[in-house]
Amino acid sequence: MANFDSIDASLEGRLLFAVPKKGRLNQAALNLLEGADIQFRRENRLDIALVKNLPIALIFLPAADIPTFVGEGQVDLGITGWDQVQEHDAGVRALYKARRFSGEITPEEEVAQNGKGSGCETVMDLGFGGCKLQVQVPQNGIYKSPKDLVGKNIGTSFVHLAQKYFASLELEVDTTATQTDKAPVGFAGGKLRTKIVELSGSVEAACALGVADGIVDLVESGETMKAAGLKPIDTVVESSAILIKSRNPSNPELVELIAQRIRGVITAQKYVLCQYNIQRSTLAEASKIAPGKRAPTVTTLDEEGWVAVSVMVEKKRIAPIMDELSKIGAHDILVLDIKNSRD
Ligand SMILES: Nc1ncnc2c1ncn2[C@@H]1O[C@H](COP(=O)(O)OP(=O)(O)OP(=O)(O)O)[C@@H](O)[C@H]1O
Ligand SMILES: O=P(O)(O)OC[C@H]1O[C@H](OP(=O)(O)OP(=O)(O)O)[C@H](O)[C@@H]1O
Repeated sequence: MANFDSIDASLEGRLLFAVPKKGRLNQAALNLLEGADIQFRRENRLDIALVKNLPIALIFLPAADIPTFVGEGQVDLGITGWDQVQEHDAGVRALYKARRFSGEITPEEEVAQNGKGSGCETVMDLGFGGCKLQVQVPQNGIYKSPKDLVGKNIGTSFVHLAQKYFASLELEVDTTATQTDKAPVGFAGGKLRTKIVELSGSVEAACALGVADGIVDLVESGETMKAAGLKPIDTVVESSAILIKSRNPSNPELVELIAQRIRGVITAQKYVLCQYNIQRSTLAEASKIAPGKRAPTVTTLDEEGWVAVSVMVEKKRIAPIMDELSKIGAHDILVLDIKNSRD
């Protein structure tokens, strides 16, 4: 059993950084921390790890909870999915709407609260965890468009985004009433006709098991969806992993330092270094093919009329660029991995 008093004391003065404790974002987030030289040792089963070389404590949390901790300012920084931040934001707005309907806050207070947002600020896109939150229905079923699902049962883990999505769909479909504006979305007794069924996992099974007519769930390759006999009919949110910070982090300079280091790691992962030799007369043409991030580095070779060029190239474009460089007379083309970088 952890001693919470001593944990509390050891967190004193440290920047709190939330990291997904499991799931799709966990390993890529750990790789980023390693690349940014954030050194820590996580004790077995403990969800808090003190960083050895910086005044930071890592807090391992489910990706879905990270926007709440960061948004409320208990944690300074976090890695999570954009979808989770949007879900949190929709949840916070639904809560204010409910409070307004119960008379707890005025319409002006609701607008003011919404203006503040969920409290999470995006620092940067991390370039992994790409996926789409999609509305899905049985491949050979009767539902063809999202509007066909109005008034039906929808299974999802993203209840607030699903409520928001179907609330505006109902508004569109409904020519006579604007009930969703009069009642808090998703609130007991509210007027959302579509029933959002909250599921915490294996959402794809819901249609086959008769729990739902359609689902709202994440899709990347589409294999899970296909295997469950489902097809997408709309996209609610496109997502990827992001670094978020709270509105008033405890140590803004340290936040900036971490952001810079992570940016460097991402650039290093995205680019390779391409080196080649070419005749100076062809250099301008070669620079058009591979212009680099800023400009190629050119060094004179110990051979009349020849130069050596070193240039950063996006990893995904390297093969056709090598083909083209070779075609215009580049020789000894080498491609090297970049371990780290800084702008
Ligand atoms: N198939 C996927 N491909 C890429 N990214 C995904 C995929 N599924 C989920 N993600 C991203 O990872 C985040 C966490 O999803 P994940 O399913 O790993 O959650 P989890 O914390 O393991 O929770 P759960 O127990 O609900 O699975 C999602 O919010 C999304 O941003
Ligand atoms: O389009 P695909 O590449 O098949 O990926 C989609 C699946 O990935 C996620 O689940 P995950 O496998 O993380 O597990 P979970 O169902 O427990 O959340 C998501 O909820 C889908 O089920």
